[in-house]
Amino acid sequence: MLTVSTRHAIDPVSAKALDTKGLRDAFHMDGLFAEGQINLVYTHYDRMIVGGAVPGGAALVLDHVKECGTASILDRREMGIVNIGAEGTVSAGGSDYAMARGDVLYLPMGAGPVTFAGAGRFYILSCPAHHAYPARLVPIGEAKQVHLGEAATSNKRTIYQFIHPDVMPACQLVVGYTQFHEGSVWNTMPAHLHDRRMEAYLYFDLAENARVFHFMGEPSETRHLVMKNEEAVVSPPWSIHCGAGTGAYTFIWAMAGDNVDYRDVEMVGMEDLR
Ligand SMILES: O=C(O)C(=O)C[C@H](O)C(=O)CO
Ligand SMILES: [Zn+2]
Repeated sequence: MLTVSTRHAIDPVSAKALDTKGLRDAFHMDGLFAEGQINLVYTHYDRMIVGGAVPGGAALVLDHVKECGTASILDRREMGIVNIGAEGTVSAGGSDYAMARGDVLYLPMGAGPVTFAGAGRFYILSCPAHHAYPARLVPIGEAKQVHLGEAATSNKRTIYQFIHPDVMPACQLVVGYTQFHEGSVWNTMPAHLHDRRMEAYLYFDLAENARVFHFMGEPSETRHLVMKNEEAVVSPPWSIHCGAGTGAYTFIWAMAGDNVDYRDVEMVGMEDLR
């Protein structure tokens, strides 16, 4: 079964006035991963689609999505898929890709219907594309690593860049995930902004009772959302996006927009956060 919901783009003036439910309705995404279902959220932030596919006992096929206005979802889009579950297979464009936990798959524009099978829990990201680059399965050993933070500031972490210009070409999709060293809980702190790209975070590997307090908003108007395991949040281009966990977690970040330069960010000074 396929479900698709829509998130419209919210401006910073409107966002200031939202209460907890309003913020969650606008930015928070849950229920993406349900056995036997493909659940997508079509956002109007650079038209990024965020979703999940959990085939369980029977293969699931992702093909026509009315919101995209094309016969098949990848007719004018590219896609990144991250397996956060056990071994599974994704098939597209006449090829089968066996995906272990943590593997990332890039599928280009024109790859056709996408089939999900096996015990995988597949996180899906898709944005408009203008060129068909080669499909590629990227295991963690082929990702580029960036080491950031310190144990003393509880933010020592390794950023793994998969769909990234230093690893492989893509049109506008940039995808990777961030793992923490023991005891570090803060992601993306010091915080940053990137007006030329939206971003979406999926928090996973959380224990049942653990939560991530995710911070968003303009630096002078921050708000928080409390996130459980396998919940996602969309970050508008005007918003910071960072968080602290009450326990261990991993998060997948994905961006789309005007450029693919990961370093094209504006750092936010601690003195500017409110
Ligand atoms: O922990 C971090 O710092 C990140 O992973 C940052 C994200 O990758 C990001 O926000 C990229 O713009
Ligand atoms: Zn960012």
